[in-house]
Amino acid sequence: MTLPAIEELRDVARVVALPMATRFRGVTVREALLLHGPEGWTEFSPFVEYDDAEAAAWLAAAIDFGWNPQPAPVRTEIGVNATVPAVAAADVAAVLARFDGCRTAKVKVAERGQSLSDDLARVAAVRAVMGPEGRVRIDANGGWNLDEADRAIHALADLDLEYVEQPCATVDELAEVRYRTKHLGVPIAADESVRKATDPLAVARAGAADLIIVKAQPLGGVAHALQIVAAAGLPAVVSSALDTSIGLAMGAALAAALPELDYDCGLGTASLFTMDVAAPPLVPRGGVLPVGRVEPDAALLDAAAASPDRQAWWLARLQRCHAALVAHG
Ligand SMILES: O=C(O)CCC(=O)c1ccccc1C(=O)O
Ligand SMILES: [Mg+2]
Repeated sequence: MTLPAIEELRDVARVVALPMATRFRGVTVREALLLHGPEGWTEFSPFVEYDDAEAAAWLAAAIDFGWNPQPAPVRTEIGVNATVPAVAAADVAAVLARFDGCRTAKVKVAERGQSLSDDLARVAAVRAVMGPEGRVRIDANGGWNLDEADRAIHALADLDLEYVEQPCATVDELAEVRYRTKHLGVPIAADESVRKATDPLAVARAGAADLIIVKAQPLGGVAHALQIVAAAGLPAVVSSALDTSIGLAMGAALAAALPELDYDCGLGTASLFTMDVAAPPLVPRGGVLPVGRVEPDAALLDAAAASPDRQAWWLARLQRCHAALVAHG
């Protein structure tokens, strides 16, 4: 890919700040830099604490989606899960009500400062709302050590879990948890061990997971994520990074191009925002998202515009990450 010049990127950049209905991974306002490329709108939104080396892969993905034609879709809509942040059990029903028609829910667990009883209460509340036919998966974001994961999965398995995402931080721990909990029949999914690893295939090679989570931005774009899934040889679930509707369309393009897709994807997260850049936003209806390019609404782009100092911060980050991509070819 020939990289567009930094001046070209700056000319087509818009920085937005979207308020969230519920605090999620410590975030109450999600910031993103959107770019209008020749192939359509695209998104650069690494979390603010990520360093430039990590964020550069997100920029490669953004440029790929905005400047290059994308792999052909093999499906026209994507089933998605509701995403439940680490809220109190009493607030679960209100969160789930934001997701229209989703038959799968993903629940955050192992939140710092909370206990296993908080997780049990939250997941039980989700199971109660979803009913016995609903699918319930959990995501610990690597927050448990081995014994905590072992104990928690044993305790939560009674609630009939579809899978456990990243119960522990390392590949070795994932392999050990998978071994210790195998008799429970709860599959282990790897997320951070794919998207934040120097080698995204190490977890598959180690036999440490039953499936992998793939995200288009951190993995450098749709085409690169497809290569990783093919090389891993494991079932994949496409998830968002709490993207705006523009970045979610990139995730939907990845999900649409996967040869096999047996799970609902984590692409319903626009439902966690109180405002988005597209009208209508790319939120699930009847539990699915349509596949296709999303255009922002001009008035919403203005209404969501970040403050001048945050715009300057994002444009400086864009410049540094662009320089990193130029340097690495
Ligand atoms: O997968 C989902 O349901 C939503 C996306 C999600 O959970 C997420 C969003 C932002 C950062 C990390 C994660 C994660 O999967 O760990
Ligand atoms: Mg995850």
